[in-house]
Amino acid sequence: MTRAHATTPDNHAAAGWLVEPAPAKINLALHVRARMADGYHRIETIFAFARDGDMLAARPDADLQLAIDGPFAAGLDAGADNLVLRAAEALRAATGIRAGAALRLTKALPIAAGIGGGSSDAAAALRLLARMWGVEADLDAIARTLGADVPACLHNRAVMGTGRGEELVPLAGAERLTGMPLLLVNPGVAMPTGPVFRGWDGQDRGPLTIGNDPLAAARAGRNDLAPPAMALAPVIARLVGWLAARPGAVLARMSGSGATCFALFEQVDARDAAADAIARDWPDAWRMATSLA
Ligand SMILES: C[C@@](CO)(OP(=O)(O)O)[C@H](O)COP(=O)(O)OP(=O)(O)OC[C@H]1O[C@@H](n2ccc(N)nc2=O)[C@H](O)[C@@H]1O
Ligand SMILES: Nc1ncnc2c1ncn2[C@@H]1O[C@H](COP(=O)(O)OP(=O)(O)O)[C@@H](O)[C@H]1O
Repeated sequence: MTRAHATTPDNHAAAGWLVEPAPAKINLALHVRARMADGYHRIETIFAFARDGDMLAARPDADLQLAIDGPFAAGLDAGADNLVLRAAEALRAATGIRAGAALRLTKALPIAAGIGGGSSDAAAALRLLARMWGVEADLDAIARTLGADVPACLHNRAVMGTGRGEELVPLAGAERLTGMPLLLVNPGVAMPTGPVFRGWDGQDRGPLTIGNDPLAAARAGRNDLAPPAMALAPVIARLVGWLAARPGAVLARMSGSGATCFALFEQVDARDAAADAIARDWPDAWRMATSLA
């Protein structure tokens, strides 16, 4: 896997494009409570967002079309199934607008990686096109039709998710997370979400208890998708153990359905030392040194 490149809006903005960030999503904790009749799972999760991720740019055009560049462009089709185009079509259907757009996605996040790249791209498309086309719509309602974590990605701020993840509950003390140094590491295994949920053992290990300190709540919590993901890819367990042993790490865990793992730090220097050590100890891993939004 290639390493992350910094994506800046400047090159697109200079050419007259509107730009919208699509940051990485992290599940600081994720409790699976039950399997529902439709096959989906009832979860309780703390969503948080990084300051970096993909970048979406748009300008008016007669047609609706997507081009993809960036380090992970090769792994992704730009056809009608792409979540960016699905979001655009959903917004057109909801509003009746027939406007087009030329869209350019700079894909900096690995795909099927537990950090919601596709969901965040879809949310960015809704925000960006509603702005560019000047249409009013219930973006939350549209987001729900695109994926369980697209509503959280629409707001881009730490929040609690319940239900399938799409019922959002304000997170007391969320602002205390802002600016925390964050390191994301993906060992290079694609992890499709459905099979990981299907590997959950069906045992409810209890609720995610939130007070007014989200970091403390996350540390006391779990990611119930980690055991099934680790069964599919044992490298994840080694990576979490490695991250937890970094000096200054206050929380190390897998995000979402994996395989990306994260570590949170109190200090930037400790994060940067861990990022340097990744290059030494995990030379083939993708990494992103960033902070919480
Ligand atoms: C696990 C999480 C945690 O944030 O993230 P990722 O690992 O995908 O980033 C999300 O719940 C993923 O949300 P999202 O990626 O939008 O899921 P969807 O497209 O709606 O569903 C993909 C598949 O995951 C399973 N799924 C998803 C959500 C849920 N609450 N229960 C499920 O069982 C279903 O098998 C579904 O077919
Ligand atoms: N713009 C997009 N970015 C990433 N994946 C996308 C996109 N559009 C559609 N997909 C599909 O959605 C699936 C999940 O992608 P992604 O959001 O990266 O996973 P995760 O939520 O686990 O990080 C992938 O299998 C991919 O083929």
